[in-house]
Formats: sequence, C-alpha cells, structure tokens
Amino acid sequence: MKIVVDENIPFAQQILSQHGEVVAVDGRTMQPQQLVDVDALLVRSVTKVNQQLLAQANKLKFVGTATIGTEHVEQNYLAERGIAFASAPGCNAIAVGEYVATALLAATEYRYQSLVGKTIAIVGAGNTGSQVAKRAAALGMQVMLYDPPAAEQGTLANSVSFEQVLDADVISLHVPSTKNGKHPTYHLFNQQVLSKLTPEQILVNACRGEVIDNQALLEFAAQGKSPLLVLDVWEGEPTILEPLVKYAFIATPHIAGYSLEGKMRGTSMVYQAMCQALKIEANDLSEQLLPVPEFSQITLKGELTDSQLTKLTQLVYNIFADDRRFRQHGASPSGFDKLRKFYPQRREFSALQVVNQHKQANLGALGFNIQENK
Ligand SMILES: NC(=O)C1=CN([C@@H]2O[C@H](COP(=O)(O)OP(=O)(O)OC[C@H]3O[C@@H](n4cnc5c(N)ncnc54)[C@H](O)[C@@H]3O)[C@@H](O)[C@H]2O)C=CC1
Ligand SMILES: O=C(O)C(=O)[C@H](O)COP(=O)(O)O
Repeated sequence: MKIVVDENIPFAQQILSQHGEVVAVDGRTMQPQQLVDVDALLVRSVTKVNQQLLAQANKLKFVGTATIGTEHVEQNYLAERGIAFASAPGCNAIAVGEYVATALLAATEYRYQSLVGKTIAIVGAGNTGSQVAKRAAALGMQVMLYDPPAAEQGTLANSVSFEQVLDADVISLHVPSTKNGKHPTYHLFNQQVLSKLTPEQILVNACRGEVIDNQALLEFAAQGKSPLLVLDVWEGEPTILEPLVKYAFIATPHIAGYSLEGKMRGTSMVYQAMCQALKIEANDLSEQLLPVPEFSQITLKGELTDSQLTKLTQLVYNIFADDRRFRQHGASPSGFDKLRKFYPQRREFSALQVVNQHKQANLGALGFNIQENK
C-alpha cells in the first residue's frame, strides 16, 4: 500500500509505515503526479483536494484531513469517485479554547481590566466555540452564543441576536468558512458590521480569515476605530494583508489549534478512519508517541490574582512568543508557512499538574490538571 501524507502531519511516518510505503510531501505544492498509484492521501488545510489534484490518482480509495475545517476538500467530487473521506472534528478545539483564554487574559491585563462580568459573544457554538465558552465562563464572563444554524436544528436552546453579538465586550469567531447556504460566513464581519464596533471591544478571529473583510478592518484600524484585535487567521493565507498585522494586539500565523495533543488527535482520527475505510486493522501508536512535557507540576500556595492566572496560562502557552515570531518573520508568504512548519512543541494546559492548596474551581475548567492538596 502507498500512502501520501502532508509532511506537517506529526507522527504520520511512525504510525502509517506499519501498513506500507509512506511518502511525505509539501502540502501547499502537492502535484497530481505525486498521487499516481497511491491508495490513501492524508492532508492538512493547505492542500486543495479537487478534480485537478486527483486527475492522476488512479488507485485512491481514501482521503483524510487531519483538521477540523474541510472547505479545502471537494467532498462531492470524492463521493462521485467513490473515494472515502474523513476529517477530524474537534481534534484541536481545546487548543483553540486555550489560545482564546490566554489571549483574553493578556488583553485585559494590557488594559488594566478584569474579565469578570464582561460579556463575550461566541459566533459559532460548535466544538471550538464551546471550548471557548467553557473557559470564558470559568473566567467569570457572561457567555452569549450566536449560532442560527444550530438554533434552527434544535441543538442550541438560546441563540442571541446578531445585534446582541455586536454589543458584547468580546466577540470571538468560531464558524466554518462558507459562501453558500442560508447562513454564509464569508465577510460576515463586513464594512457595515465593523462600523458598529468600538475600540473598547475585543474582536478575536481564530476560525478562518475570510470571515472578516480584512481590507475593511484595516481601514477602521488605521483610523483607530477598530476593537482590540486578536487575529490568528487572515484572508488569503499565506499571502496576507501585511499592514493589518501592526494594528493587532495579538497576531499569529494560524496556529490557534497547534497544540501537540491537538495535532496528535487529528492524526489519530484520520488514521482510524483510513483503517476502517481500507478494512485494515488499526494499531494507533499516537498516544505513545506524545513526548513527556518539559514541565510537569506546579504548587500553588495561595489564591491566584488575575495577573498570576495570566502568567500561569502563559507558562504553558507563551502566546507572546508566537506573536513576536510572527511580527519578525511571519508576514511574508514564505515566512507564514515556515513558522507553521517549524512551530515549537506546544502542550495543552492539561500537561501541567497544578497542586492546588486553595480550591480554585476555575483552574480545572480552564483545562489544567488539578491535584487537590488535602
Ligand atoms: N485557527 C485554527 O487553528 C483553527 C481554526 N478552525 C476553524 O474553526 C471553524 C470552527 O471549528 P469548530 O467549532 O470545531 O466547528 P464546528 O463544526 O464544531 O462548529 C461550527 C459552528 O458554527 C456554526 N455556524 C455555521 N454558520 C454560522 C453562521 N453564519 N453564524 C453563526 N454560526 C454558524 C455551525 O452551526 C456550528 O455549530 C472550523 O471550520 C475551522 O475553519 C478550527 C480549528 C483550528
Ligand atoms: O483544524 C483546522 O481546521 C485548522 O485550522 C488547523 O489547525 C489548521 O492547520 P493546518 O492544517 O493548516 O496545518
């Protein structure tokens, strides 16, 4: 069996080579001739899987994307060809939740404010939005969910109105990128919507760049009229609107979901799906391949202040290091992809065991691994 994988799928070589030849290729520049006689293809979000790419894929039986987003894969075309498909729903949702929580704590410290009692509107109440909601609630925020598709399907009891979203202290975007259907998200935050926001608000985009009209955002930001911006995703990646970077409080190269655990779950989920589709027995080594974290335990002797909580999150995930690297090296197309390819090992909060002498309920809800000290 021959399997082609994006070279940025961690652990793929070790896990898949049990089943045949594994060829790792650059996902951004993958070519049709690389798929001749290939049985399975595993990609990430940067590979457009369409008729053109699969023109010479004469043996292909399975395509998997080790990501949550699926808009880069023409699923109808795969179905027409009888090629099985799987994605990895929710695989890196915890990482996105931790990214947003860390960013919000940093932002409010910068503004000498507290998050307690502030409102957050979460646009898209799926896997990533729910992880953000849980952490925002743990930080004392009032959470509002905006998800008309879920409300119509009856899976969400209370979806607030779009006007309520625009009034929230924090707006955090967690929708897929869609241009069609009843609730398209392309430029959901367009010039008209952005004109209603104020510099006192915080706007987070950790879903897809094109959900915000970046050119319109730049114009408001350049006039000092935009909210405080936390931008992980950009229109046109990897060729982004570079002048926007300097106006963001936090700017990162689409790495919100890049925890090692999140990537590992993505690999594991598509591996399992591949084995099922190709009717082979799975031997998932991913958990075993996860390295021991550099840190392991911290003992808290007193109640944490807001500032100490901010530091605790940054001890595990140094969001400012990501931001710094991006501003220094990442805004050009090659810089953007390079930072993503050579992203340092980032662990989830659960990798840190917190020995907690003063019960602080929110630490567990934030994702830390709590050990009560009796
Ligand atoms: N920055 C990063 O590293 C990452 C970005 N993502 C992006 O985030 C997106 C969301 O991920 P998940 O939450 O896991 O997906 P999900 O599918 O679990 O949830 C998405 C939610 O958005 C809702 N939605 C769709 N259109 C909407 C609209 N017009 N207004 C409000 N809500 C709408 C859906 O009903 C659904 O509940 C992914 O599609 C992906 O593009 C995901 C993971 C990592
Ligand atoms: O899972 C998703 O959806 C994401 O946005 C991924 O975190 C993107 O990572 P790459 O596939 O672009 O490496």
